[in-house]
Amino acid sequence: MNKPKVLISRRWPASVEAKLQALYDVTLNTDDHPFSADEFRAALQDYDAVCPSVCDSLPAEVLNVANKRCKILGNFGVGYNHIDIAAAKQQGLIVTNTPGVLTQSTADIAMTLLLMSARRGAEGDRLVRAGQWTGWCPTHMMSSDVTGATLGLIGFGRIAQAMARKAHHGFGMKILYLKPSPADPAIVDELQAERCDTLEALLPQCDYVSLHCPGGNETRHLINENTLNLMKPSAHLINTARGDVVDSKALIKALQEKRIAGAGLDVYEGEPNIDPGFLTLDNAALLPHLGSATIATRTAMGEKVLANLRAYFSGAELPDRVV
Ligand SMILES: O=CC(=O)O
Repeated sequence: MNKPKVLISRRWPASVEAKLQALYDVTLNTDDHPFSADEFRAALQDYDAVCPSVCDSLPAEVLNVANKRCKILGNFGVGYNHIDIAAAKQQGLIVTNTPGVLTQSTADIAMTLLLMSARRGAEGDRLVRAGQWTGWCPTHMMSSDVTGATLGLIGFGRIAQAMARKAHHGFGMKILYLKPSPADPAIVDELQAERCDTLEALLPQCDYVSLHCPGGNETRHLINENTLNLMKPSAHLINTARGDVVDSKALIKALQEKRIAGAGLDVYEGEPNIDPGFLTLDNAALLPHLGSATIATRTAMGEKVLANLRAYFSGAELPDRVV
């Protein structure tokens, strides 16, 4: 019997690509270029499984292609707001994702950005590289304390809870969270975490606000001019969730006018095309969507996609089925 035809849209860690190649008739994107809509349409007609990444865009007009061979989209990533899930369902396409394995590495990046923003890490690095450091001085680059400060988490899923543990146990931070329903009493008790019902209740209390909600229509521009105005002028905003949760123009203006103290960002509206307004801000620490980018995590993400493909092609239950 012919092996199933599988396409992966970007390069994956070599060890996972090799495992895929041993099992399936795999096509690699050898030069690792971002696929166009037409390349995805052709892939859906030619392959049994297509494996996109979080950087790809799969709206209804791509998924609704005629003469589809593809039955499963094995997404490399936990977030799936780049795939029109309703259209996928309507087209009978299965979608899987990679939850769990990137929790710690993404929470580590959120904590990294919190520390960089609080302690002016990116700004200090730029100053040293520019040859502008004139020596230690009692009032040079004074910044904000992290230890003992209050951290507000928007969303309280796996990644937010991992960050809350690091912040509370490692840095003695007080934890507030916003979530429609109360969290598991065990974690609330462990972290002495307090739930807020609304952004209006949470934002004015926080020294640091970290975003951990999914992207998409429901959370688009949740952080906007009005909600930014509820934050303390000394507060910092951290985003490792999705760029469109924040209105970029409003955030740039708030940072320019020092209505908040700083921001640490890993994700951007329209990334990788970052609003140029961010690039001139000293009070923004900017990373290129590195949340899950450790060797071990990216390998584990590939293994997760592989586990879902194996389950699908052997008729077993899918471990990480989204739809
Ligand atoms: O952003 C990365 C992911 O959703 O896995």
